[in-house]
Amino acid sequence: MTNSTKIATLSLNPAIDQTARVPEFTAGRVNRVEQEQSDAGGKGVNVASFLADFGPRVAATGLLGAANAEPFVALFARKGIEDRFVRLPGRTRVNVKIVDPILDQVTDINFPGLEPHPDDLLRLTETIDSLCADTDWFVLSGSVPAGVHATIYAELVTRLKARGKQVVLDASGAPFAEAVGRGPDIIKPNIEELSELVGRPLKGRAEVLAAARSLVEQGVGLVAVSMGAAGALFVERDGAVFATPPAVKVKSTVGAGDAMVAGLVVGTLHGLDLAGRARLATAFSLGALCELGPNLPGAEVVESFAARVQVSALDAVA
Ligand SMILES: Nc1ncnc2c1ncn2[C@@H]1O[C@H](COP(=O)(O)OP(=O)(O)O)[C@@H](O)[C@H]1O
Ligand SMILES: O=P(O)(O)OC[C@H]1O[C@](O)(COP(=O)(O)O)[C@@H](O)[C@@H]1O
Repeated sequence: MTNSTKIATLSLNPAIDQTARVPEFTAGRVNRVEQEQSDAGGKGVNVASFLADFGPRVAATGLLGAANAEPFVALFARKGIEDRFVRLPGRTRVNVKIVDPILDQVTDINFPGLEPHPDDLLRLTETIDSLCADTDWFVLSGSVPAGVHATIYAELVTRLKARGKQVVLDASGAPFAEAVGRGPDIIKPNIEELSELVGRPLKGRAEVLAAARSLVEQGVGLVAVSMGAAGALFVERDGAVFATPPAVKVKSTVGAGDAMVAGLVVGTLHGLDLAGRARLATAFSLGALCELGPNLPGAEVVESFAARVQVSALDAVA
């Protein structure tokens, strides 16, 4: 990685994540919150925040409500992230994350978000074009708000690849399906998102591997399929590995996938082989699981997690 490498993350639909710790959370009854925390988040913001903890120059862009931008501005200032968000009138959505430490599960309530005006999207395109002057990588992450066409990621991947940029895509549904054939360098669906993309439930590693390989054949550089506590599968043209995480004490699973995306970018910048990238990406996820909010523990802790990740060549385990 050179010191001048710059990465921009794009969040069309950022969120303030309101985390509530509720032991034995139960739908349909009164639940009491034991502890709460509020963090600037959303997939692209999280990726920017994890990357900034690990060194490269980072810019964050996208669409942000002007009326409640303070937590984002504070995060960017604290982590040295260049703030290139286009401001919209109104408030960024607040997503609710209910963490149940007894049943060991997280319930996500994600709101639709602010609908941009076509002029806002024009300003965003101008910002992305101007970022192209000094940015090597673009990470496009998260849901697409109402009022934005489902082809937006497809158009952006094509535009950025035509300019020689590295492009990472972490999306779902129609916007993901539209863009996947445009040659992104890295994609990171979770198993549900991949099942939706291929239009059938995927059972077992062999089926996941076959689905991921078909995307590599369509021109995706690296497909990482995350499967929660079971681990993740990483496939590129020349190989496939499965990375199994050690059992850890989880504070919250929110942002684990975003950390994996950040780890894949850092691993690629460091020139790691596929097993090394799988190991580092999983270690980033483990780091995120042990913190609330989009933060990683120190490099030594991430490295100690990396040493405990089991990586196996996939032909041996499929
Ligand atoms: N409970 C857990 N214990 C250990 N590792 C986990 C756990 N949950 C997630 N991970 C790690 O984080 C990665 C990303 O998590 P996942 O939930 O699959 O992503 P997403 O948030 O995108 O759905 C997993 O592939 C795994 O390596
Ligand atoms: O854009 P979406 O798909 O609604 O997701 C937004 C949510 O995703 C998160 O970025 C977490 O993502 P992951 O748990 O998949 O890493 C939250 O911060 C945010 O509330």
